[in-house]
Amino acid sequence: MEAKAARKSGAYVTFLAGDGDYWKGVVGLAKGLRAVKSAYPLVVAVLSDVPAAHRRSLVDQGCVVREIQPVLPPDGNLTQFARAYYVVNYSKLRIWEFVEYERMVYLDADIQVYGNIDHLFDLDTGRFYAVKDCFCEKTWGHTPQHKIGYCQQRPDKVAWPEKELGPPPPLYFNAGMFVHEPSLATAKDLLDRLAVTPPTPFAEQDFLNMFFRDMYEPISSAYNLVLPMLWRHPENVELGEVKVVHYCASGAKPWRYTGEEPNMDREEIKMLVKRWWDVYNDETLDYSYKGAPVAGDDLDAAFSEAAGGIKYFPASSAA
Ligand SMILES: O=c1ccn([C@@H]2O[C@H](COP(=O)(O)OP(=O)(O)O)[C@@H](O)[C@H]2O)c(=O)[nH]1
Ligand SMILES: OC[C@H]1O[C@H](O[C@@H]2[C@@H](O)[C@H](O)[C@@H](O)[C@H](O)[C@@H]2O)[C@H](O)[C@@H](O)[C@H]1O
Ligand SMILES: [Mn+2]
Repeated sequence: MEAKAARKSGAYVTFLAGDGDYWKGVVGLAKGLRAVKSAYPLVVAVLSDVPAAHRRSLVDQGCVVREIQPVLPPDGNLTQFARAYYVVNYSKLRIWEFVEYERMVYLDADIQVYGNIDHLFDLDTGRFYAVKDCFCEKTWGHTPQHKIGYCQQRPDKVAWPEKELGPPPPLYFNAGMFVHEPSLATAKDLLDRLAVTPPTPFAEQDFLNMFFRDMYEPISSAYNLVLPMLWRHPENVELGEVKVVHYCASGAKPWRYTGEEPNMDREEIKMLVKRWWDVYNDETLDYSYKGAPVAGDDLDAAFSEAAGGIKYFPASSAA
């Protein structure tokens, strides 16, 4: 199906922090979006600790690199996150300040797109679109739903005990992929609300679920296959229809995959990791492969901006 021309102001956006190897995820994502002929650019929100060499690799792949200020939760016991580094993920909230775009589709750097999803930019405005998460991994061990074996993916399997625990938890989305509308007013509301919200185990994902609870609109898991679904709810997965794969399970990051962690020896996982590498290594998907950069698309100028030459700190980010 021919990709439709891009709306004047839509973009995919991802987030990159630190000097580790997540930049490879961003390069893979940039090439994957090219492989499915997406009509939209990929913006990368980077923290200041992302090295120049990594930023250069992203610019060389046609990414628009924007440096952002970090966002930290209010002082609290910062060690209580499901994974220690989750505290860095609060900085994802800066993407609401990218108001040069009227619509953005956020994708984690450990996500790959295998089918064109540009039509998400045309969804009705005023709703927050994302895919329901799964509560079955042990990272959810701290929650009542995990303790009783309840999961929103299969609410019929273990019924929620309303009498003992009151109403079931509201629908909860995975924050590795979502469709949003940048707005300085929303960005300010997010930061103001965060300032009075104690940190929780799933960091900004918990916070976004609280903030957008009344606007949340679940969309098909084809747009964000959270890998644990393969062994927790295989009946809910039609792999042939999956457009977006989220390599979020422990040991699933393709660029550091060893196959040793639990479930990582599954045939589907091996196939999806190979598929990620096939895109990453495909030179015909390199931005430069199309010959010289598009006229006026000066890589050096773009790089000097990406390297912090032009900092992206709109007035609202005084917080
Ligand atoms: O050291 C890090 C950790 C996280 N991230 C970014 O934060 C996102 C969320 O972290 P991760 O995907 O590891 O969380 P998971 O989805 O596995 O819970 C990543 O995809 C990256 O975009 C990053 O850039 N550097
Ligand atoms: O900072 C919190 C993170 O929480 C989410 O990851 C979790 C969640 O998906 C669990 O359900 C899985 O069990 C777990 O493996 C996975 O790490 C988002 O993917 C990520 O972008 C980020 O928001
Ligand atoms: Mn992720």
